[in-house]
Amino acid sequence: MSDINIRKPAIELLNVSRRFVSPTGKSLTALRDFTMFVEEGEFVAVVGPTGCGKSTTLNLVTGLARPSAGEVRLMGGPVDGIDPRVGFVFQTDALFPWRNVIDNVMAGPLFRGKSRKEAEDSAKRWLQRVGLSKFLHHYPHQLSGGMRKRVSLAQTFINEPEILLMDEPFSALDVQTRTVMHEELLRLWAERKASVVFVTHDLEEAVALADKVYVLTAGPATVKSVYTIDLPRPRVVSEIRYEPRFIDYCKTIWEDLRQEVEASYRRSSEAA
Ligand SMILES: Nc1ncnc2c1ncn2[C@@H]1O[C@H](COP(=O)(O)OP(=O)(O)OP(=O)(O)O)[C@@H](O)[C@H]1O
Repeated sequence: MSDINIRKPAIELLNVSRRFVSPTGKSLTALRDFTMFVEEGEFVAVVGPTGCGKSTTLNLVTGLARPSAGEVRLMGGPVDGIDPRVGFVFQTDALFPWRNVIDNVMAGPLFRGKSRKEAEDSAKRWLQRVGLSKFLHHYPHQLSGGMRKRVSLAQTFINEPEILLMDEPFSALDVQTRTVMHEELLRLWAERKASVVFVTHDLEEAVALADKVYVLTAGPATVKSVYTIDLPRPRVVSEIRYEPRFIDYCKTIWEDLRQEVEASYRRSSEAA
């Protein structure tokens, strides 16, 4: 029997709950009985109403937070602190403002014990791939938002993460730059196929990028539904949005998501 279709789970959240104690001493449940599987090489997007618990989910995978109940597993083993196989890209970039572009990108490999020469060569290669060869000696404040995001991608991909966690990485960019970054991300991802969890408020972004879209309920977040996005790859993000099947996916998932967004809005209005 061929094992080609049997992919191992890279990330497993099994019946996870996460509770916090609020500043006023009240207990708040952010995640409840939350189960999610991300297969090796799979691109999963997570959408849900604001404040429902999306970032909390990522924090559990990073090991920065521990579940109050349930289990989180990476590549078949329990999460035990920060894992070097995991890379991140967040909304705000994690560039050192006092270091130039190449030094920012070299920082990861140097930290992981590579020689200066190896780190520099590798950083140059990655910066070339993201189209920034002419900006090696610029400082972050001398770059546009899109260029800084490219540096962030190079800074993350240079470490060849097996698992890539992205929390609204492109939400601060203008629409055109976002589309360019989507294509850039899919191109880089297709080369090594890290297992990705991509959190976003933008349903079209989720459908354009992902193999599966998880819709979360209004907080406490649990999985409401999972959609498999059966659109061919490679995808041209700037064109895919005009395809009928893409539009159908967006309409169907939005119907599902809208109920949760409305529930979340009602609750916050009642609380106000
Ligand atoms: N460290 C913490 N202490 C107390 N409460 C927290 C903490 N972190 C998150 N929360 C609460 O948990 C809930 C979920 O937060 P989380 O940031 O995961 O939501 P989100 O879906 O990522 O939000 P957004 O869509 O606005 O980015 C919120 O009510 C938040 O206030």
